[in-house]
Amino acid sequence: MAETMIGVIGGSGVYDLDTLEDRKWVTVETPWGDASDQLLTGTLDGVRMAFLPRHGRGHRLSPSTVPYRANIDALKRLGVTDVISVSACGSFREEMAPGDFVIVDQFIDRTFAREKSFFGSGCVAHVSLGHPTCPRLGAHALAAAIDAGITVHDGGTYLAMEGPQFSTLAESRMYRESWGADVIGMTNMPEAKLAREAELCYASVAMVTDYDCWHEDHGAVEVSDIVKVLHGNAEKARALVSRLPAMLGAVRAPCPHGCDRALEHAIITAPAARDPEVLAKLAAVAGRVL
Ligand SMILES: CSC[C@H]1O[C@H](OP(=O)(O)O)[C@H](O)[C@@H]1O
Ligand SMILES: Nc1ncnc2[nH]cnc12
Repeated sequence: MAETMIGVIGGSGVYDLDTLEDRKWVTVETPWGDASDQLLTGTLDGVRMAFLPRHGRGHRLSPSTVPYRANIDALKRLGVTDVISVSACGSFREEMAPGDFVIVDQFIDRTFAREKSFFGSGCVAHVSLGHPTCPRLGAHALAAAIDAGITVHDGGTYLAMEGPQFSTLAESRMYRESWGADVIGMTNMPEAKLAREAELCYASVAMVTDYDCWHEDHGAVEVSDIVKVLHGNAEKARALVSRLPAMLGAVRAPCPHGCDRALEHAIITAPAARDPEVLAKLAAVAGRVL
């Protein structure tokens, strides 16, 4: 049995986790460059935790410049086993209203200007992504949200767009009516893909801030609309996250869905053909199988 360590990636409006005990901001060096910020380490209910503000404290980084690989590598390097991502999002569903939370279980990746894999020339790997989030961790997040009195939707498809501009009306309608997306944001991809490559359980809690631009009773979304809802959402996110350590417990059974063994059959490059320099960079995320 391994020791649980929960990693929390805080999105827009979530730049600290003040409920942590023994708090310490630490710098973690990675072969993929600097993470978005220092990571806040600590414990809660006897479980080790690490918190990382995705856009950095002060929201310095745009969705396209968030160093997704460094962030996931840094979490893995600290010993994180389970990652909870909390993110602001627009809603394509009347019933998913601003202030509601959605436990995301599918993604459509429309991002195009980001590094999306730890692997490549010198060590090629293809992980499965049919079920891109961890059902065990997602179920805990759902239970924590219900316990915290949050209106929460169990399951939803998150469309990840490049941004930073919001969508056009034609795009918004297409994502909602033809593609079946439920919520939209700019950051969960490639984050979820990289978490899978790093054999981390990953669950995404999307916090609805707006109806994007499709809803006839609401104007096209503006950042000022989002900020109005962000503060309340951030408080709820802290309540949700603070309930997770007691639910997960300090002792961790292997993931029944295999997230922590995702690389078992994923690397296709023959051992003799692998580039030692590439392997050195992969030490934290893939060392278990290299
Ligand atoms: C501040 S509005 C747009 C911004 O908010 C979301 O960020 P995050 O997913 O980190 O909460 C969205 O994806 C955009 O980056
Ligand atoms: N409507 C929207 N589109 C993309 N990202 C968002 N983040 C919050 N609301 C959003």
